Amino acid sequence: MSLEVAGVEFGYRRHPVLEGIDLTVAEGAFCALLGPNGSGKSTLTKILARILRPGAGTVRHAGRDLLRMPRREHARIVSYVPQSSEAPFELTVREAVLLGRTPHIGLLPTTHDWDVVEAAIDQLGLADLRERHLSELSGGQAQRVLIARALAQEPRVLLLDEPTSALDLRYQIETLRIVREVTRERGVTALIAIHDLNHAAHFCDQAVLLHGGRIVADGPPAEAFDAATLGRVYGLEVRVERTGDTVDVRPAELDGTSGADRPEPLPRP
Ligand SMILES: Nc1ncnc2c1ncn2[C@@H]1O[C@H](COP(=O)(O)OP(=O)(O)OP(=O)(O)O)[C@@H](O)[C@H]1O
Repeated sequence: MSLEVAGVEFGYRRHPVLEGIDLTVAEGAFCALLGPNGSGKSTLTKILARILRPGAGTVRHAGRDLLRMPRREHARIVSYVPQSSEAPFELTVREAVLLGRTPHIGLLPTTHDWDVVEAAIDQLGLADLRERHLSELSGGQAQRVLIARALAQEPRVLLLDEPTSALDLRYQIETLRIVREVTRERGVTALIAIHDLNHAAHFCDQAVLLHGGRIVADGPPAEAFDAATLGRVYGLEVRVERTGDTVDVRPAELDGTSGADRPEPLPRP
């Protein structure tokens, strides 16, 4: 039941943004999409969420064409946490999370639907806020509501576009831990666009590095994070330290070793 992206191309008004994207994420794997600003992470996530339609290529889950199946069916398989919310502000937290059940609900939500909603609210630490209106939440609290909504959808594929950008350190780590648990315990395949290389290395099984709309590295973080490649992609000298399976990435400037081998920036394809 892996997610398979093959030959995906996309451009905004003919300006190419993604080219030749081939990517496989195994069932139950947690995959980080990394790369500099503008490298195409959000665009790829939006294609998988069917917000954008690629000019070429296929996206399959368990062999089925995700881009051509009926939308309701797609919504039972894929849930998506956008960078920011478009949810109506007059909704309460419970009502907003219940929206995640839409692809599963017949006429009215059942007891099971409400149980799933309450579990997602508890999981994201929102129990005390469940009757609050979205307009009364902080940015980070609202971001946690979006994640709870996506979990309440009970997807097979969970897509997250920089979901931790507004979260404080505790909730950044908790969110990543929750997503990892969901992949481990429910076999959900998760893809997260994220900037923090060390968080990706710690929590994710697979790291995919984008540069100028192409994949330049793909593998377990300890293999994909190579100082020369990262340095060229980000245009910044970095140090990569490996200890067993763990890997730690630091800008050289922070440990006082900057200037030893300044990288040539990677030309945009
Ligand atoms: N609506 C749009 N119209 C035209 N160009 C766009 C649009 N959205 C994004 N782009 C361009 O597409 C490219 C990829 O953008 P995308 O948002 O996918 O990058 P990203 O890797 O997610 O960046 P970030 O880390 O800043 O979120 C960029 O060059 C961006 O300027």
